[in-house]
Amino acid sequence: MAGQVNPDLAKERENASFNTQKLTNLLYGGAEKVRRRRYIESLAFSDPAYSGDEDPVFMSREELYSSQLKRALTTVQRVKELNITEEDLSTYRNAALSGGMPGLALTWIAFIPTILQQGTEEQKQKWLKPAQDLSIVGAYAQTEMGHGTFVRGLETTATYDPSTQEFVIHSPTLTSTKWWPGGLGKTSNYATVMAQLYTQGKCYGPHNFMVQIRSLEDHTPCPGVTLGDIGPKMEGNANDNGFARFDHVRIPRENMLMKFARVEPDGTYVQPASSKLAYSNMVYLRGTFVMSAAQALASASTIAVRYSCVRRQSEMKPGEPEPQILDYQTQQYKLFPQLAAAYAFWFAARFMTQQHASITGSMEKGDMSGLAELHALSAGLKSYTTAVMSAGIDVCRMSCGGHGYSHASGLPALFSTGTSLCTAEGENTVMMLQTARYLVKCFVQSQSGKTLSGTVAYLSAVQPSPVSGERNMSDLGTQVTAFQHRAARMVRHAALQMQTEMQKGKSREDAWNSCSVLLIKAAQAHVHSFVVRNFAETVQTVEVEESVRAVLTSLCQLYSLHGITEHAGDFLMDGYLTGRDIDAASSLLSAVLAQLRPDAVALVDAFDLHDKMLHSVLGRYDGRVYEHLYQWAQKSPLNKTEVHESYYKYLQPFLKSNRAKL
Ligand SMILES: CCCCCCCCCCCCCCCCCCCCCC(=O)SCCNC(=O)CCNC(=O)[C@H](O)C(C)(C)COP(=O)(O)OP(=O)(O)OC[C@H]1O[C@@H](n2cnc3c(N)ncnc32)[C@H](O)[C@@H]1OP(=O)(O)O
Ligand SMILES: Cc1cc2nc3c(=O)[nH]c(=O)nc-3n(C[C@H](O)[C@H](O)[C@H](O)COP(=O)(O)OP(=O)(O)OC[C@H]3O[C@@H](n4cnc5c(N)ncnc54)[C@H](O)[C@@H]3O)c2cc1C
Repeated sequence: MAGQVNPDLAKERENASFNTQKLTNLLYGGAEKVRRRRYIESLAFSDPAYSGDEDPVFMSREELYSSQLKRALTTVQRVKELNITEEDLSTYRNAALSGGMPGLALTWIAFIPTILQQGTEEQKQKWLKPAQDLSIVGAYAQTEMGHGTFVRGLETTATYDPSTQEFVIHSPTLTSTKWWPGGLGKTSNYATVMAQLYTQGKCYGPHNFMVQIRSLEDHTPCPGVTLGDIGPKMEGNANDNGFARFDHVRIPRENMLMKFARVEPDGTYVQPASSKLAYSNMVYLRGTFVMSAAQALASASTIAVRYSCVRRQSEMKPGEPEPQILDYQTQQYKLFPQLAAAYAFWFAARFMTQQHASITGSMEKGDMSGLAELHALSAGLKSYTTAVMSAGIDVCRMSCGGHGYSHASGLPALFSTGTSLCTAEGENTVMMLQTARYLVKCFVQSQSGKTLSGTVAYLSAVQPSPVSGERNMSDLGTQVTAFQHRAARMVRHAALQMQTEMQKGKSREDAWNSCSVLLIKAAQAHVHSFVVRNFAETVQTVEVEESVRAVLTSLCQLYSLHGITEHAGDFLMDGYLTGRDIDAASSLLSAVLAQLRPDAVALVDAFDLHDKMLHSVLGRYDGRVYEHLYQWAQKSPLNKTEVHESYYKYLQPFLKSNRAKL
């Protein structure tokens, strides 16, 4: 019946052990913030300018590009009309553009942050306002056809000419063609271009330059610039990821982003405090991916958990009604770890944001001591959370059976969008190796007696020797220590293995490569341990009602026990945990699955993701899946006519000629 909530879902909500709203308040930083967020979202959801477009999955690439561009421009207009503040901006934009990210959005995601991170005060004055008002539209053009990961290997050159006080931007080879930047293909008229800086005959490595690429009058490419779209991708096809080639394009000296490094009018190069400051915008963006990973996994678990309460299948006990599929323990084992990881990553993202603000604050004052840790933490967390998210969304998809494979579920698009975060902004393996590099360095320092601090402090505190005796595996403190022990042992093992390889005569680089699988695993264990510890500390210290703390504690237990049982070998390796401990962890895990079962729907509801953000027939808040599945299928372009034109073109003549032969 219209308007009613599916009775199974309604019952789940009635039976929850805690107040969903209180948990939502905790996630979003307070009741007022939740109210504000909902209000801002409602402005977009109720705006007729954003409704009316058909479902993006039924659109062609060109329709998708145009419709999302139109939407994005509408948001700019509405932001002014509605006086949307800086604080509410991303909430409003996400709600208005939830059907897919247009190329224009890279101005907000990457172009403006690069000006902010890399520009001098003067440069910010010059470009920020036009970029914010969209009188210029920008891309972040770093990756080339031949190099993405290895930034030092980029081939585009920026050669300083002191006679005119200009840089000459040039693409010397085919592989130096800028390839991938979002919004570069058709939308942008400016780009920050990463290029090898040459001055006074010397190369100083990659630096950022502001380059106008299209006419502000008619949008045609500027002289010497060749531009285009790189073609359709797995997802994100509203975005015109593009290519660019530069043929000796001249830009003023002032267009080098000079917050850190500088080139004087006579061509003298002035060193930055660290050459890696040219990468600060990447560090910032990676940090933001942790929250994107949490939100994507929250969306997938919301869809799959709600659907698993609506869906009834098979027979558990002969003669009894078919059970909700969430009552199968195996279904809980698939979904609850994804749900728990979404919470864990949400809290990790919060930590990341605070760390970024605090360390960059110190760096502004000239203290560069936190730079290495910030880089290692953001690279590792980005890599770990996006990898778990990508795999987790697919688990959620498969847990929805056949309907999960349909675009109606929203899960295929969520997966193919989410998985791009494993590659973009630093490929995950490479990022994890950066974290490993930092960990090995810290390990060596701790060996020589240095006390470590921050997220690696435990490396010097944890004893490598096995601890004997019975453990209470349900204790969060015990679990956290076990994770730290595992990480410390693996870091130590990888570092010592490297030393052994070098003692056998290998160069440091060869030893690194031959140990890189160990190194990756050690770095993953480190990040995993950090996420568990941060989750445990959050649930133990946060000010919240006891019923909410209780359910979060179970969720944290689940996240950590799941990690221990899935990686049992790592914990058993040196006898730190025993077979009995692992058995105890497995039994506890089964008990926690059952304990969380009645709260599963309330836990996903607490993410407070509106149906218009989820884009999922299966994940609807009202659970009225079947009638909407039927309605959704009616929109398939193949259903526009009763008999498709291909019948007359191909099938009818074929059938006729076949029949004639009979
Ligand atoms: C609300 C709910 C909703 C529902 C939710 C639904 C949600 C849906 C979810 C989906 C949301 C959709 C959103 C889509 C957004 C897409 C946007 C896409 C944007 C993508 C943009 C891009 O994709 S843009 C290109 C990025 N491209 C890279 O990212 C290159 C990586 N490559 C490097 O980054 C360097 O190449 C690499 C490797 C470091 C080596 O750099 P290198 O060779 O220079 O350095 P070395 O390795 O030699 O290291 C030498 C020493 O430098 C140290 N060091 C290195 N880096 C450092 C640094 N940054 N800071 C400090 N230190 C650093 C290192 O630690 C060493 O330190 P030491 O010597 O002390 O050990
Ligand atoms: C959706 C999307 C949006 C993007 N948007 C932008 C953008 O706006 N601007 C922009 O400039 N770029 C953008 N990119 C490009 C992106 O940043 C790069 O694709 C990414 O940095 C990876 O580089 P690559 O493609 O060269 O991969 P490669 O480095 O060629 O990686 C291929 C494989 O080689 C391995 N590998 C490479 N180096 C090492 C190593 N040192 N050790 C071990 N293994 C290694 C990797 O792990 C990987 O398995 C985007 C990409 C995507 C997918």
